[in-house]
Amino acid sequence: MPNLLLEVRNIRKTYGKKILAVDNLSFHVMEGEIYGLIGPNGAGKTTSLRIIAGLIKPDGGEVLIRGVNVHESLKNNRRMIGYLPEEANTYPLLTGMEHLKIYGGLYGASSEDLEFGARITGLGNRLLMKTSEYSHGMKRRLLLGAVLMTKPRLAILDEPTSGLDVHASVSVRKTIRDYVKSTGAAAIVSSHNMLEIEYLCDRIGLIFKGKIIEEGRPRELVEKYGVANLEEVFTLLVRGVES
Ligand SMILES: Nc1ncnc2c1ncn2[C@@H]1O[C@H](COP(=O)(O)OP(=O)(O)OP(=O)(O)O)[C@@H](O)[C@H]1O
Repeated sequence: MPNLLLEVRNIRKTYGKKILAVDNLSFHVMEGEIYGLIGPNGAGKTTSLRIIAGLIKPDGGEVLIRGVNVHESLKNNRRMIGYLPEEANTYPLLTGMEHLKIYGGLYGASSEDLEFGARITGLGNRLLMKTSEYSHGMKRRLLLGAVLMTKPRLAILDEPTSGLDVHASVSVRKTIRDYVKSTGAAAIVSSHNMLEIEYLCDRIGLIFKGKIIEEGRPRELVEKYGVANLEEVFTLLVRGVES
């Protein structure tokens, strides 16, 4: 039986007086599971992920990793969480390998961890090039390798395939899946590309206006609503919420 890793309980976040970005959002993730947080632009995905990563405090609710509150134990987070922000970039004058070494140094990575990180970037000798010469897809793979290198129990990946072509997206999805299934860790992946997430995630939460409006296994949701894919599930549900 897999163990419960993450519990998100009724988190809420308002920006200023008017923007309710996250509205009483709750879900859980088991070890060995890939959970997809899917929704349109502005639905509250990034804000939720930043709260779960311990980077911003919610106005209400709590986030527990193995029962420990992430906003009360930053040291624990460092050991447990790897976070890939949507907007992450690289230092152009450093090589890919130098990035891995610096990031690994911050997390006390061993030489085996570095080798693991280098391997999962899939960049081979191109790790010796300065990242100013990298394509967007190469940078994204490098950053993903850096995040997974220290083998976090929970990898929080905000739009990991954003801006990537089909070939690069397939490869990143495989890296995420292989990582989770080989280590027994868990991942939360956000995206507004529902078709892609349908293939990657074990379970998904559909987020709209800061709330999870439906949750389940992709195939089961598609069957439950009698439609062809998750995009159609989402369209049906949003129509219901707005009418
Ligand atoms: N720092 C901030 N200050 C004020 N408002 C913010 C801030 N960050 C996000 N918001 C607002 O909060 C809401 C949720 O934004 P968030 O970035 O969490 O959504 P998202 O689902 O990740 O969107 P996208 O798919 O476009 O990245 C939006 O209305 C956004 O404008």
